[in-house]
Amino acid sequence: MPSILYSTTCFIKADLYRLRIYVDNQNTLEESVPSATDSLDFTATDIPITCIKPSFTRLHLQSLEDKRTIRNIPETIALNHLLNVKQTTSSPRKIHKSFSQSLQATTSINASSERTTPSLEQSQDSTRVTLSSNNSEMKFKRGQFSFRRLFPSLSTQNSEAVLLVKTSIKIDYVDVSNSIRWNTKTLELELETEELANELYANLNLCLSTLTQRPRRLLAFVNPLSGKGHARVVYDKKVLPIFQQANIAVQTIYTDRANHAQDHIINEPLDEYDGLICAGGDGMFAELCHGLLLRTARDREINIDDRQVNIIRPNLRIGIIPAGSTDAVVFGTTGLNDPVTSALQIIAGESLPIDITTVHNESGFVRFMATMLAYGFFGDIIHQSDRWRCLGPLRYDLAGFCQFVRNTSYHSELTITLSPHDSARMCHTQAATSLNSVGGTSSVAPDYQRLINSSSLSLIDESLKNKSMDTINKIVTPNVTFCSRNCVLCAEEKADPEKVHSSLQIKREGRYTTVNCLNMPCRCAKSKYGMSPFVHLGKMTLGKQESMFAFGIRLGDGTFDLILVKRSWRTGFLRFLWQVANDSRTIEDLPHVEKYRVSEVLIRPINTGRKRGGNWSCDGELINGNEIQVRVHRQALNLFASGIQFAEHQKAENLKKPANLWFPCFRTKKNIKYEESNSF
Ligand SMILES: Nc1ncnc2c1ncn2[C@@H]1O[C@H](COP(=O)(O)OP(=O)(O)OP(=O)(O)O)[C@@H](O)[C@H]1O
Repeated sequence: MPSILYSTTCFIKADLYRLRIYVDNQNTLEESVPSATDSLDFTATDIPITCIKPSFTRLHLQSLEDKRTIRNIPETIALNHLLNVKQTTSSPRKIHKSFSQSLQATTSINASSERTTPSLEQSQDSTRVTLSSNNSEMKFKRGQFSFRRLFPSLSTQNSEAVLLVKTSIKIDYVDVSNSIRWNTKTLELELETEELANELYANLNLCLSTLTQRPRRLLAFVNPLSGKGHARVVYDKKVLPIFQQANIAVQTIYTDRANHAQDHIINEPLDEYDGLICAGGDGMFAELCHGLLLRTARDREINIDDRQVNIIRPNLRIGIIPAGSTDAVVFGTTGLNDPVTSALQIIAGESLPIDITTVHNESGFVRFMATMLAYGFFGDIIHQSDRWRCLGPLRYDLAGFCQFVRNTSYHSELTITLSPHDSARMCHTQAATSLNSVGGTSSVAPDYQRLINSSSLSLIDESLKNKSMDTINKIVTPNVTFCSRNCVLCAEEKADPEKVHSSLQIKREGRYTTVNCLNMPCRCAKSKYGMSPFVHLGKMTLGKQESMFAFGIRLGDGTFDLILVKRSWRTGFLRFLWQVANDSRTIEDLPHVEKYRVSEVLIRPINTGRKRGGNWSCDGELINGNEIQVRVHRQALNLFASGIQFAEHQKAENLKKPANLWFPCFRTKKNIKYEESNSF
């Protein structure tokens, strides 16, 4: 049962509404609304601050009109979606319309008009001079008000003079009716008296002051050259006004060189900020990510060159305003690359802790990786396209085509540390095999059996062999859940001690066209689901997170996906590319593709003869190394993002449209239209 903190009546576009502020004790946003009979005679009072639970407090609007007109008024607004509350004067026309049209009372207001002493005041939102009543006792009954009768001389002679009664409350809020693409909206509430308006204004501001997860001061870096060079316009015209609307102070730095943002974050004081923002693409995000993580490592005196280093999560969160050419991080964390949605998620203080991987070569630390590390095909594309910068974004398609025609593969050896979950699956698979040999029913996937035979198993938990077949069947069920908003899997994965097993190492060796480590699905306009749709980001609900950390449990997925594409004919590789572009959910079913969920991998190219090795790319940047070690760090970075609402996305029309392909010659008009819509 929701607890109602405050209740009053008001007019919205001339319709009478009951407005309630309530705490949703059941923590169910949509279903749980106050019953209509609970508090119609509720006395409005000041809300005790201790009763406000910021995450569960909502505004509820209930129409009290018999004939309900469709006004596009939201039924519920979550407190953390309120941007701003203003108390304003009602314009004479509005007052006249709303107050005269509704109820038909007949009492005259002449008596009260005599007691009123009008005075001149500066209007709150404009420079014009308005006339106000300083008599706070003055009350209007609906249908009794007549502006002309109250001030006959002023109303006719001076059309600019208005009666300043601050009975109007303007609420700017985040419209999440389309839960994928957020927007801002304004609601104007007219209250019957100035006293009631004052009270509502004070109570709403009190509620707003409890939103501690909301940032108040931000430092923003804008790369004016990002994408097609529109980042500055997008930031100045679309994003900055929203921050101003929400009373968030933003210090903006327009970068004038590469690494400007990273150097600033490492060297300048950041104590006064609640978060960092970048307007740009994945390269700008990488700068902020590196700046913040390296600074934290330096402050905590951590040796980042140590391959077994455990990085520490910085206190500040990072928000990304998408304005780049790929925007894979934003696609992976919000579901689309819309600057307004991202700005609103920053303002709402949404939190998404993500896994970050460290990349080391034989000499020490190389980079942090947030999205994808590639050896071979995709690294070669980055290498080639860097030489063709003059061709603009077309260079990626062209380099991709050339690389496809070359169909190069590289001999490599990989030492793979499987995730605890997959280690368990492997161990159980082996346990199941031994059970099968004495007459049990088989639940072993042939692929896993093949893998076991070709692997050097370093550790096998003996106790696992005693598990029942039921448990085994449950565990070997493939993990094919999208990581979405409030992902249960991310919250539970490590919390369940049953699943925290010793890690299992396996070795793979062969000729691979491409070796890819994916820390995020890497959705973008070119890939509908991303190369690895089911990789988890490390998200959990804030409430759960707090309680788990209180018990000292480190949560999150803490794994990434390793996708190996063995050497094949061009048609085989084209099939792989086609699935990456259109539907990669079953990509591991392709005969030459292997996919593992891992916590660490060591990739060692074996260069035989005079042949040159392949290129490495990490988050779109070229890196060097004779061997590369990639190791995941659970929830090492906190982003301002909500995670993807998969159910909503799947409903969305865009999902049904085919995604674009890697090569422009395969594009259809439909695909181009889909790309323009920008949602995944
Ligand atoms: N003023 C600047 N001049 C030149 N380079 C810059 C400047 N500011 C930032 N950079 C660098 O430009 C690189 C690319 O920027 P960014 O990622 O924002 O755009 P993009 O490459 O178009 O987008 P995406 O990475 O999503 O494809 C970054 O690695 C960053 O270090």
